Amino acid sequence: MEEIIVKVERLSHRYSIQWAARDVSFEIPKHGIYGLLGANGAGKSTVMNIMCGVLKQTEGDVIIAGVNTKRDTIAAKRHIGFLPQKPPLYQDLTVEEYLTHAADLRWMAPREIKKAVEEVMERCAITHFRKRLLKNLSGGYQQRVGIAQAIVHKPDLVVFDEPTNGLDPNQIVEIRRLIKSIAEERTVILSTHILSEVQATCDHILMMDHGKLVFSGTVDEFDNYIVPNTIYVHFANAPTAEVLGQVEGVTGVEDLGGQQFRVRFTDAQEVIERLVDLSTEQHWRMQEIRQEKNSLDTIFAKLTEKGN
Ligand SMILES: Nc1ncnc2c1ncn2[C@@H]1O[C@H](COP(=O)(O)OP(=O)(O)OP(=O)(O)O)[C@@H](O)[C@H]1O
Repeated sequence: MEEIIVKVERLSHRYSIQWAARDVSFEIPKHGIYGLLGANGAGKSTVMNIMCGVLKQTEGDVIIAGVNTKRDTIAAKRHIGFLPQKPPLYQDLTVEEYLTHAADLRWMAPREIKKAVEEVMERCAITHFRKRLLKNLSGGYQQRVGIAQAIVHKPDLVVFDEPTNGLDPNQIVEIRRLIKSIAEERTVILSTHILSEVQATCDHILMMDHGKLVFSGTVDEFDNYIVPNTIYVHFANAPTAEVLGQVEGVTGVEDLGGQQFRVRFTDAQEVIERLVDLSTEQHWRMQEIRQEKNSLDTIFAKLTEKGN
């Protein structure tokens, strides 16, 4: 059986009168990158802060590596590394001083700290900046230091809240690469409101909307959540939309102009085969045919409707 690293059970949280998370339950097995996706204000940070023991939930339980965070916060925290949305960087410390301090805060044995700091600087490609004050690092390198402090104590689970927020495109690519390499050894959860971030980085998606979990599954399942129901076809010698509409199994035709059409169907494979055969027989000179996939944006919009 797959080992479970995080179990969230009926988690709810209320800030004064407003519920920011409502009855959220999910399990995360060891290994892989999980994306917690949702619009701003969906409740992602609230769930992450509770998971990482920096916020106490109103109701429900979080179990990290078998330890209930309510019963033994410190034991649970030993398994977790956390990069909050605003990394807690002490600007007047050097990279090395800061990471040593972070390792100490994470209850590492003093004799292990030096080696762990060396390893993590190497891992995050910041060794050459070890003597530099944090305030003199670029945003991308500050984020690397933020990531380094989250993994210095070698936790089983690393939680990144919006890790690429505010970075330029090159820095984003580098940080994503670093996160993926970290996920080869430990479970990573990252939150984002950017669909393409999840697509580029994660294997699994948890999607929140208005404090509720509205989807949990693989990226492929997410992508195929709404069954694709259109075919795109392009001819060099196209028939009319009316003629295409007569083809058996076709339930609707949209003329896209330039001899291109979007075709609705009952059975995709049958209709594609019929259109290919007819194109040859009738000399329609098919240039391209493909089943259209829903864009992640469409799925996002649909799921959000469903969650309301
Ligand atoms: N400390 C707080 N006090 C009161 N309300 C809060 C507090 N923190 C968050 N909220 C509210 O709870 C809801 C969920 O916020 P949360 O920060 O968890 O969402 P999020 O999905 O992480 O969004 P973002 O990406 O903008 O951080 C929002 O409506 C937010 O305004």
